[in-house]
Amino acid sequence: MATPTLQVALDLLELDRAVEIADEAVRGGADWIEVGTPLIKSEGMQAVRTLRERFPGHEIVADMKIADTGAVEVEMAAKSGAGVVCILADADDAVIVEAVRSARKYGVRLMADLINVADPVSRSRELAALGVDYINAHVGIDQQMIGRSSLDLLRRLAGEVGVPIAVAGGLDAETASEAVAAGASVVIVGGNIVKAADVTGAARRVREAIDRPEIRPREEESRDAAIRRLFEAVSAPNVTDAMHRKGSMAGVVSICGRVKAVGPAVTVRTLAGDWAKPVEAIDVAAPGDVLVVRNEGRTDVAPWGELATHSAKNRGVAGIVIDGAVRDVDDIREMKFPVFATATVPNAGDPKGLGEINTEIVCCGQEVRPGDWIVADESGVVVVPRERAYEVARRAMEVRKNEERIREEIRRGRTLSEVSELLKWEKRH
Ligand SMILES: O=C([C@H](O)CO)[C@H](O)[C@H](O)COP(=O)(O)O
Repeated sequence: MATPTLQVALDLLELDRAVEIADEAVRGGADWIEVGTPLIKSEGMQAVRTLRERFPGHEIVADMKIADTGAVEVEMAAKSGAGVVCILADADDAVIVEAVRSARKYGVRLMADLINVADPVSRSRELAALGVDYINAHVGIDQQMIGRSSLDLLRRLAGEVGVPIAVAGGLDAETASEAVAAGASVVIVGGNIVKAADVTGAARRVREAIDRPEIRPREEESRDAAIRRLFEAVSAPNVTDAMHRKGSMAGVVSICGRVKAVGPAVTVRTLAGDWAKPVEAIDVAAPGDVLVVRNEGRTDVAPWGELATHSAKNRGVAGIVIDGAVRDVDDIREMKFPVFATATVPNAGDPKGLGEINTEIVCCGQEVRPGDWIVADESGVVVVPRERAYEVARRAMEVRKNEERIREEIRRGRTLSEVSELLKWEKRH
């Protein structure tokens, strides 16, 4: 079998950054350079021309995701210097046929992208019969965030299609290796190379994995375990960024400085600092849960203190968030237990049993339901609706990865405004 091709997908908005990153990826072993769809939308065919000029020895792939006017769009990309042009597999056959004619006329190859195709095996056969050169088993970035896997799609196609198969969608060194073992001829990697601080190193790791493919037994991970692993690896700001800046509680701070709490919420509503329900909630909580307490927003009386903290810690509770005050701050700090509150005050309320456990509450301006995920660190507390927890955790990890490359470019001397091209991307009114 021929050595599989490594295609780096430049899913960026700025051409200068794309050229720099392409250069680093090529040094790490990338063969083909994909002008990603976001780059094409941002910079047009100029991106294809520039990369063609700058990398004369490498194939340039134009990820046009063609849906209509197949001939014209293939012609544009071909004349700009692309050697491979991408079309949507679910485009009408009329579009595919025209694109194939144009590709033959201009001497380029067509790659059909299976994103969102209902019956990928039969559609791939049809596309091969129509003259498409490559089938791309692609799971798009938004689809990845809800748990779809490009490797699953690839495995459905292996041995079923008469043309070479490319694969794309969230691949890294480990999954690239599995992709080759499953029959991929072209391995397409975007974020896990182009968002890395060390692009050359990331590309090299994928290159080595492709050249020496192996399948390592993978440990099954439950959804909840994946959510926890991802939230533990990101910050509360990463999480709110992933939610379009939503979800942050207002006015609540960490009492113990640099601590972090991640877990599903056990909610508590109490009144007048009554500490019965918050303390009973410790027994209701499972290890790893976070208690979220609303004390009517009152800061003159504390429903939580040192003994409750001690008990929660013993029980394995991951932390507590209080819309209200806490006391015994010195003892709590010694325990380094994640306590987040809006105030501190010495006096407690009385344990009369007012309030309720595990009902919907509003805490520091955010609605919290039992089981919603809480991510709290020194920057504050974010609530993630339980039904979106996996998706938001995946997106927060992408935010974190994206910042790695931006941080590296600032380290090299650019300003944040330059890296983000802020002036160009200001909203026009
Ligand atoms: O085609 C892509 C996507 O639709 C955005 O245009 C990506 O290039 C492709 O998914 C590869 O990128 P990663 O999934 O980040 O590896």
